[in-house]
Amino acid sequence: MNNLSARGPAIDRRSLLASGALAAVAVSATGATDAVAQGDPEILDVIIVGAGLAGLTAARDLDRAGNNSFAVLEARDRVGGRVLNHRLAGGHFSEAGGQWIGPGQTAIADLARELEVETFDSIYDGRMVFRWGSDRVAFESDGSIEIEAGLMKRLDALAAQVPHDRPWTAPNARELDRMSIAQWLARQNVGGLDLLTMKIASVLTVGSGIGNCSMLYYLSMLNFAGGFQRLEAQKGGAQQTRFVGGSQVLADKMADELGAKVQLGTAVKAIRNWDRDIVELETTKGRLRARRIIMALSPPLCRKIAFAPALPDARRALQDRWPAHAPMCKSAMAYKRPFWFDEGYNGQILSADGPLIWAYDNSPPQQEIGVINAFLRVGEVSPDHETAKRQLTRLFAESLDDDRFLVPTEFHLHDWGQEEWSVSCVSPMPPGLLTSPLMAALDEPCGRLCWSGTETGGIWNGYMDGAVRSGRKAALETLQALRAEA
Ligand SMILES: Cc1cc2nc3c(=O)[nH]c(=O)nc-3n(C[C@H](O)[C@H](O)[C@H](O)COP(=O)(O)OP(=O)(O)OC[C@H]3O[C@@H](n4cnc5c(N)ncnc54)[C@H](O)[C@@H]3O)c2cc1C
Repeated sequence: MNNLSARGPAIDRRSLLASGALAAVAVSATGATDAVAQGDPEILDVIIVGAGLAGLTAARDLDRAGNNSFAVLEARDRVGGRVLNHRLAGGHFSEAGGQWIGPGQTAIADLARELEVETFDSIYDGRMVFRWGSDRVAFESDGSIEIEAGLMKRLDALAAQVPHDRPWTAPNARELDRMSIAQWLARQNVGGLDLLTMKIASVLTVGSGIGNCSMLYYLSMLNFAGGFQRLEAQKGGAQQTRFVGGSQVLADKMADELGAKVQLGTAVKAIRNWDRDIVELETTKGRLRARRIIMALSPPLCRKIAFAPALPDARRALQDRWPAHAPMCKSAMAYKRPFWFDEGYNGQILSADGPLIWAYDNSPPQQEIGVINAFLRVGEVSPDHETAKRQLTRLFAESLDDDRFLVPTEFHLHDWGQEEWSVSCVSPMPPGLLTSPLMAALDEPCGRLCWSGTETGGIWNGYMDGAVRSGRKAALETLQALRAEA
């Protein structure tokens, strides 16, 4: 695994907070500082589990609403969860996790504006290369995704009938949910280049092959995006816009605002009495108590927490069935400058096989250095850092006809499948789950527990935007519940 620098300048302060004694002190919102250490925890209004975008947004909203009796508990020694910046030389960044936003993602765009984080568009105009086996072809791209016009029309028309927040109410919902994307495409006689494009799009968008994801789920995504191009493309789509400083800067800025309320290195191991007025949390740093808990993490990660009493059957079954595998691996290759633009290339390579799925330009906005990021096929790319670097530089050099690719200044590799606290990038919902009665348990509160995290976003779920929406909703519902009790 590579040498990741996860945090900005505040890392020293936050590392200090993560260091045990101070973390126990930090929970106090009102000044009774060492209560946790003495085994007599102060009762907070709210504890938020998880300092990803959802948890931090929820915390920020509580704070802005005037409530300062809360803490955010984060298992890792950094904030951001599935957003993570690789720090490159010269103070540049490249994202190992979530990075783009696009039209319609208003919640995350608003958050960026509030935090004064600027955005810029990806560069996608130019020649790109498509490769399969030892063959390759270069073609001009404008950032849209080419599939046969009739197929796109059929997908968009079907998606328009699938309400993203209630996909199970769509006409033929059960039939579409029983079917994988692959089965639907086969019924439409889709083959050749269109099938290849759909296979690659599926891996990148839903994080799995077309055989593993429900067609109804994919249609619900097309529905919230507003059509195929809006979901899959760069130009005018969900892969269009980036954040200056890398996406983790959003999480870092929120954490900086929240200061000592965010406790790093504090994994929640058990939650007791969630059905009573005061809930007790056992963490790796001691016990805490609160009136309300916001669970800002993905459903399968909740399985690591021991709940007493046990969660309702439907919630447990949902957590068990929720996709929990993260076969996504991303790399960043840095160069002195983005020389590929000189030759008219946009830096993109799409590959039907081998270690590479999709390489794309990820240079900083002023292009002081050149960066090519890539999504990789786990299992095909060597887990050894140096071997993987050689594999990829050769591939880039061969695909774009330029030996300068062989000598990068830096290389980072990040395999999300190796992460303890992120079991999936996005959720490739398997056929049958979306129309099962278990889905009602996704955001149905259990006693004092409010379920949050991008999976509960309602729109753009699976995306950073969904995470922000889910955090806002959880904060609002929790504040309302506290007020009702007062
Ligand atoms: C490779 C990759 C590429 C992506 N690309 C994009 C993209 O381009 N655009 C986009 O919009 N989205 C993208 N996403 C998805 C996006 O990053 C996520 O949807 C979003 O960041 C999820 O935020 P969250 O707060 O809901 O969950 P998370 O980020 O998963 O946060 C949950 C937090 O809870 C913590 N936690 C877990 N268990 C415990 C515990 N027991 N105790 C305490 N803390 C715990 C975790 O450490 C984590 O920090 C991508 C994701 C990946 C991995």
